[in-house]
Amino acid sequence: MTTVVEIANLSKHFTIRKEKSLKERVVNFGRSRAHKEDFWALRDIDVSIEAGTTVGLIGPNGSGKSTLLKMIGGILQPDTGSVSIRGRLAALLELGAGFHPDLTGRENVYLNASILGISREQTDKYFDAIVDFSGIEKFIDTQVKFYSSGMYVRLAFAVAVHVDPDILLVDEVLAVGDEPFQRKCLERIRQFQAEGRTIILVTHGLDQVDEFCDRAVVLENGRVVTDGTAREALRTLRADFEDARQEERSRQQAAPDARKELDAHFTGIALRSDSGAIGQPTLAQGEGLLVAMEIDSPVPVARPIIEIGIATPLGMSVYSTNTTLLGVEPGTLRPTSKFQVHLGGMRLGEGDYSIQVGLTLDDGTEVHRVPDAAQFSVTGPGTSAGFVGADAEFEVLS
Ligand SMILES: Nc1ncnc2c1ncn2[C@@H]1O[C@H](COP(=O)(O)OP(=O)(O)OP(=O)(O)O)[C@@H](O)[C@H]1O
Repeated sequence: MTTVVEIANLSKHFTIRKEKSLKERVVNFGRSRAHKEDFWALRDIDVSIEAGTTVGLIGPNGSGKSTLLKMIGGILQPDTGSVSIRGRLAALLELGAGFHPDLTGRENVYLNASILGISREQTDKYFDAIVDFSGIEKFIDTQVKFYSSGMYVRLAFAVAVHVDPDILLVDEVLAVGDEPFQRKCLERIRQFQAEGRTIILVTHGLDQVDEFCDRAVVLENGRVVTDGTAREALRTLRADFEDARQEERSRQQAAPDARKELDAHFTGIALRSDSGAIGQPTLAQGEGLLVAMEIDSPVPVARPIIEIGIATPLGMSVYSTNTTLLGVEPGTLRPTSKFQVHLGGMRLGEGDYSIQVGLTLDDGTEVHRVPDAAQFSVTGPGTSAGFVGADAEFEVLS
C-alpha cells in the first residue's frame, strides 16, 4: 500500500503569554504584566497514513488534534520532525481559514482554488457545481464577512470537494452546517471513500468515527495513546473519559466535608448465560443473562439505587433499568453487598454488547458508574443486522 501521509517524530510547541495576577505584579513590581510559558502541543508523533483509508483523529479538548491536522495541511511548521505528503491535498480547517473576509464568495472560490493549485479555467468549469453544492447561490456575490458560520462551511466544503483532492482534511467545522448539509457532506465523504481517496477527520462525534473511519488515532496531551481500529480507539477514549471523571470525583471527595457514602463502588461484575457460559459469554438469540454485582461501601448507605444497562460497542444504550423502576428495594449497603439481576426474554440483534452499571443515592447523587463493566456477544443465523432481533418471514405476494 502507498503511504500518502508520513508523520515522523513530529513535535510542536507554543509559547503562551499569561497575564500575571495582581499579587504577582506587586511582587515583581516594575516588570512586565505578562510572563511566558512554553508548552508542547504535540510530542513525538509518528503516524503513517495509507492511500484510500479514512482516519479519525480523536481525543479530549486541547489534546492537539487540530494542531496535528494543521501541520498535515502545512499551515503550521513543526519544531522537530517532519510531515511528507503525496498527492493533492484539500483542507477544511478552522472556520474561515483560507477565505478573505473582504472578498465575495465568488472571489473566494477562485482564490481558494488557486491556492490549491487549480487554474482559473479549471475553476470556471467547476464553479457552477461548487455554488450548487454549497446551496448559497443568493449570497455568492456578498462579502464573506457577512456570512454565517454555516454559510462559510458550505462554501469551503463545496470548494474542497470539487478540486479533485487525493487527500481531504476535515476539522470539526462540519458540525456547524445544518442537518441536511451535514448529511450531504457525509454522503460526499462516502463517495470519496469509494473513489479511493484518503480522508483525515477530526471529530468529537464518536459514532461518526465508527461509521466512517477504518482507523482512529487517539491523542491525549499531545501524544498518541492509541492507534488502531475505530473500536479499539473508542474504547480507550471512553475509558479515559471515565477515569478523568472518577479522578474529578476523588478530588471532590478529598475535600474535608466529603460524604463517606460517596466512596461506595462496584468491585466486581460477573456474567452467566442461561446455558451456563461465563466470562464473556456468547448468547444464542433470545437466551437470558444473569449479571452478578458486588459493591463495597465503607459506611452503611440506605436506599441505594442500582442501575444496569446494555450498550453497543460504541456506548449507545440499547436497554437500561434500575431498582426503582423495577420496584425493588436493595436494602442498606454493607461493607460488601452482593446483588444479581436476570435479564430474560431479550431480543438483541447479533453482535457485541457491554454491560453498564451505576450506583446512585436516593437524593439523585451519582456515586459510581462503570460504562464497560463486562462484555457479551449474541450469535444467530446471520440473517439480520442491527440491535434488535425479529422472526422475519418474507413472502412474495405477486
Ligand atoms: N496558536 C497557538 N498558540 C498557543 N497555543 C495554541 C495555539 N494553537 C493551539 N494551542 C494550544 O495547543 C493545545 C492543542 O490545541 P488543539 O486546538 O490542537 O486541540 P484540539 O485537540 O483540537 O482541541 P479541541 O477538541 O478543543 O478542538 C491547546 O492547549 C491549545 O490551547
